[in-house]
Amino acid sequence: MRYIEVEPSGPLQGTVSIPGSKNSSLALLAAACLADDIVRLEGIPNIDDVKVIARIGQEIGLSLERKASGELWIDPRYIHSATIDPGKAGSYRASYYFVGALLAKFGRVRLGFPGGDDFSKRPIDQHIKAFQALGAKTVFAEDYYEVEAKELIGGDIYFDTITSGATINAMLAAVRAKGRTHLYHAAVDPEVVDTAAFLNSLGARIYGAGTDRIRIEGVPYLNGGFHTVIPDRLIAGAFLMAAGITGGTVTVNDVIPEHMGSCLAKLEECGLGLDVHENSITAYGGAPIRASRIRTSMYPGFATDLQQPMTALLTRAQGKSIITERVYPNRFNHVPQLRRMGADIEVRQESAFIRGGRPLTGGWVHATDVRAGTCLVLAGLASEGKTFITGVEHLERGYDDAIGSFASLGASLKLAEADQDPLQAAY
Ligand SMILES: CC(=O)N[C@H]1[C@@H](OP(=O)(O)OP(=O)(O)OC[C@H]2O[C@@H](n3ccc(=O)[nH]c3=O)[C@H](O)[C@@H]2O)O[C@H](CO)[C@@H](O)[C@@H]1O
Ligand SMILES: C=C(OP(=O)(O)O)C(=O)O
Repeated sequence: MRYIEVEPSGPLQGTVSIPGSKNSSLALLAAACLADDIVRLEGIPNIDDVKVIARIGQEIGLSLERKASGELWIDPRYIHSATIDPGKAGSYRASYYFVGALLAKFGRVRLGFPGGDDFSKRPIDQHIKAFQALGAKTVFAEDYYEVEAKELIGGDIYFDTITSGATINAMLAAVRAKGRTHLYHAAVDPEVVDTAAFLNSLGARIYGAGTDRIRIEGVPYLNGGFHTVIPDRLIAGAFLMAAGITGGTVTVNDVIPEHMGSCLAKLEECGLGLDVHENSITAYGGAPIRASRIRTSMYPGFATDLQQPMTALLTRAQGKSIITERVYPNRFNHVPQLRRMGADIEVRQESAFIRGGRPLTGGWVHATDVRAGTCLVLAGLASEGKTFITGVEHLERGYDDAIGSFASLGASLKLAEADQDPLQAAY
């Protein structure tokens, strides 16, 4: 059983370079299947979700090769199957993008239900609705679903809720559909814009990405090309919060500050000093952390993927904070772990009430998902005594080298291995 051992840290100091966005990378890798020639992607992180895509690729004839420069070369010309092993599809969330990406070329895609972080009900009804609007039929079996369309025909899609996943998936399906598609009530996330920019660079005709109304004119062919993935705004946000929780000074480099507006506004409200430049941000901790009220919402609101590290930060605030989770109302699996460390947090319905200032003590805790992992690392840095975090595989789904990056800022943490489940042994 692997775990991360985190020692209490003094103020973190230094600069960390932010890798490419996990969520954008997963969309771009699927989008590359739509091309008719080799695609080169720069900045794709070497995370476990990407490794699963490479394994799926081996089975369906999609080749992924990482060059010495770090670029990923993707050759979609020899894809021979649109049947994706349910186990692999179910080991990460964004496997659903293979439907949008392969449907036009193959007419039928079969894959397992999406996995990913298991913190809440995570429906795919809006994806299905979008495919149906383009003329597809879906069949659900016990451990897989199949989407079939002899021909995809453009149509009007009105999303019932704002979803980045379904917006991207509908865009993928519509790019090579016949005729014009309109997406209404579309998500405006940077990952949507990045995927559209990439596809347009290959010859797609997508207009309006980044607004809630997207128009796609279907094309019969996409070229190969080159694209650089956007930086991971969620990792960047967590490192800025690390400055706050340790009272240090952290600079995140290679970021797009415009993608982080709501996060930066909250950090300032909580008492962090910020220096924002064209592609770097420095956060200055050290001043007392102020309590805050946060409601997560879809972009450009405060991201649900940042509320876990933010919860850790607010345990250090003076006074009472409230975090209300509006995207995934039950996404509070990190809270029992923080309570185990001494935090005073109560969850009622979709809100966490945090009484800040109680000392945190280390011990064994479990990361139930990728952002819960970051939250516990931050809490561990601010604790008395060592913290041991199991569930490392969740962190590895989303972070290439979280330990190395924190260590480069002066944190003392390492990956370790125990013979038996230490959590079981400790309780
Ligand atoms: C791989 C990936 O990119 N994951 C991100 C993506 O997940 P994911 O693609 O699951 O999230 P969506 O943006 O689609 O979900 C947003 C909201 O829409 C709802 N919904 C979604 C689809 C659907 O068919 N029906 C429906 O009701 C969801 O329950 C949620 O309340 O966006 C989430 C919200 O920013 C992030 O937390 C995840 O990190
Ligand atoms: C929820 C997340 O990921 P996924 O959608 O891949 O489970 C996340 O990145 O926080």
